[in-house]
Amino acid sequence: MTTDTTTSKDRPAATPAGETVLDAKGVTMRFGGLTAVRSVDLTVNSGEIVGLIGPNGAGKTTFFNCLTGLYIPTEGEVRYKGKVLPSKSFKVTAAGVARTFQNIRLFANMTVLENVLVGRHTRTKEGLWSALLRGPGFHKAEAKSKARALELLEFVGLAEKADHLSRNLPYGEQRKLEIARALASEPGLLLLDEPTAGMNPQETRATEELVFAIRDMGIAVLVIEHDMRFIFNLCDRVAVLVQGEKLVEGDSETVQQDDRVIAAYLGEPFEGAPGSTEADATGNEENSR
Ligand SMILES: Nc1ncnc2c1ncn2[C@@H]1O[C@H](COP(=O)(O)OP(=O)(O)OP(=O)(O)O)[C@@H](O)[C@H]1O
Repeated sequence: MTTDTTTSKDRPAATPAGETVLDAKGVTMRFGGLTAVRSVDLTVNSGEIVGLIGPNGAGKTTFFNCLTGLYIPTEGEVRYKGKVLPSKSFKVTAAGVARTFQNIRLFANMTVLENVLVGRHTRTKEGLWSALLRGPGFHKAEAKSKARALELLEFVGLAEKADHLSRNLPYGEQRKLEIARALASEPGLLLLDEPTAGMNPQETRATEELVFAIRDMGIAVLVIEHDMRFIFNLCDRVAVLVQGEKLVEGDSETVQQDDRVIAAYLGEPFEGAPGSTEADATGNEENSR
């Protein structure tokens, strides 16, 4: 992996340090009677790596889907660099927010390089006629995209496998390829959904280094992960979701020392647990009958 951070005029300028990149306010997502995410506020600032953790079913992926236009939140607002994000995922990507998925979504029968080139489509300006006529503008743009895609493959350590079919890559490398494809859209914010799922400890450590290098390129990162060592090593700030609500937010030390977080993971009751008021209310109602 290299940490080449060469800039190009096509890439968005890095956001000034400390500026709010993502600002989610009061995000709520209901599916019928189920509230998967309840009034969650979260910010990510430039230069930050923020972790989103929580037990299974806590609403982490649903929250990601609300941030990236896959779901339109029932309530709340999501801003990227001050502007409300559009409600279509390709427009969110074009605005500067890229993501990877919990279940890898590569084009299995395309090469590694082609997969990254697909990720560049929001950044190529060549129109339909140019592509059909294959004029000089098209060839120039194509060469530029290819050069950038190869640069990104070098960055994630897959340059030598550019011509391999993506389906033939080992699992850990497929996850890296997903990251390279997301980076190809030149985001200012990268959302990673369980980037180390299925990786061995060595691959997980390498992914940690990769995420640090992405942050050093000027891209803010929001990451969902169940591997706590990975999260606490990596993140400047960690938010904990429990039953769709944000229970705690703070630096790694604060979160690790919070007994409520441990109780939530163990499924043990604790005072003020999300959903407990409703449970109490139901219980009281029953008791009063
Ligand atoms: N499209 C949907 N329709 C109905 N319910 C959904 C939908 N998507 C998610 N849910 C429900 O919302 C809740 C939160 O799910 P979500 O996948 O966001 O949790 P998570 O924290 O990402 O879990 P995990 O760590 O297991 O991936 C769960 O109860 C889930 O069953």
